[in-house]
Amino acid sequence: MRSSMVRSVRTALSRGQILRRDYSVTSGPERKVAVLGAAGGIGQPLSLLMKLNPLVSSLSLYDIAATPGVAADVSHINTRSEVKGYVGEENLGEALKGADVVIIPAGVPRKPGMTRDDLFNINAGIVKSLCLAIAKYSPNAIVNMISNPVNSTVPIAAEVFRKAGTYDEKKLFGVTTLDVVRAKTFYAAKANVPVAAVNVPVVGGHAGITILPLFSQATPQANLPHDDIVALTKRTQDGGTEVVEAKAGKGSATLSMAYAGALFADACLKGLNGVPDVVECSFVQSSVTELPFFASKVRLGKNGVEEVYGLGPLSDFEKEGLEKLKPELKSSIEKGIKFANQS
Ligand SMILES: NC(=O)c1ccc[n+]([C@@H]2O[C@H](COP(=O)([O-])OP(=O)(O)OC[C@H]3O[C@@H](n4cnc5c(N)ncnc54)[C@H](O)[C@@H]3O)[C@@H](O)[C@H]2O)c1
Ligand SMILES: O=C(O)C[C@H](O)C(=O)O
Repeated sequence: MRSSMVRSVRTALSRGQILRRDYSVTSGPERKVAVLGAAGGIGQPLSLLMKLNPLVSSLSLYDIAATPGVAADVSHINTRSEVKGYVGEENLGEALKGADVVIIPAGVPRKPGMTRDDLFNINAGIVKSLCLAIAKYSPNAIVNMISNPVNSTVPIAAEVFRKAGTYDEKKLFGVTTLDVVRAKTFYAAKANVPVAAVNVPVVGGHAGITILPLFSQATPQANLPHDDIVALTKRTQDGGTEVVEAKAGKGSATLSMAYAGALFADACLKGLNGVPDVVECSFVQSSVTELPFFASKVRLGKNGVEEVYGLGPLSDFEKEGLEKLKPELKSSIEKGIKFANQS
């Protein structure tokens, strides 16, 4: 039986019949995902990765320019989702209608020497206008905010939604998955453990010292010397800057971010579809600390956030990091709230 199967596969191969791999199409309910900023450095590979995701049935790609080309290109991939491209503000409503998940990588990236907060003046306005449209056209969607500075853009989104009467704190997420991706990679290399087996929670926010990896909770636990933990923490906090400097004026992380954004959106879709025990770190409305928004582990479900987990036991070094990050994170959150309310 087995040998005849092997024979028929060999025959098919020799005839050149097995040339393609079909992605799964038996993948759950209809789900529409919209990517806003889909023609950008993150937007394009993220659109590709969402096209490969069998949980997506409809993929809506929006940008202020160049989306028809990106959509035409991605749409030729033989996977489940139907792809539509939308360009220009007059088509934003159509792009958003019926979306279950909206991912926002729209906005300018850093150049060497800039902080994420230096992007505020341009990106705050972009995020605000996109969130006004989300409130109008897809008020029930889960929103994944990638645009920087995340520590401020998430509070801006919350205020815009609050003012529009559509705010659901369970459905707004700052995407901090790239910090977790980096912490796992750097830890695995230093601890000499298989990266696929590694888990590291990263809490706080998404800028410099507000990024706090909790290596004391990393698994598998390697009991690394304190100096190594200090160096790993700094590298994780400066991971974005490492890429910005290496790209030397040509933007910031796009490929690793697309991977991280696709992972997080996939987790949101799994949660919506009722898959149990989907847990990711994300910057959400929180009562874990005295700050109104904070990144920590959250359990995702049919309503978005089902549970925000506490920080767990921290090392003295992490406790110190936590106290140090609070003033900066507080002021970035307040800056976002103030912007949304005064403009
Ligand atoms: N959260 C994270 O971990 C993380 C990681 C990397 C980058 N980022 C941030 O993501 C953002 C995008 O980075 P990028 O490298 O893709 O930049 P990019 O310049 O390559 O692409 C941005 C895209 O946004 C589009 N855009 C601008 N205004 C828009 C609007 N009003 N509506 C829709 N689209 C609009 C542009 O046309 C462009 O295609 C930056 O703010 C960057 O700092 C966040
Ligand atoms: O560093 C940046 O400006 C982009 C992003 O926030 C990152 O962490 O790579």
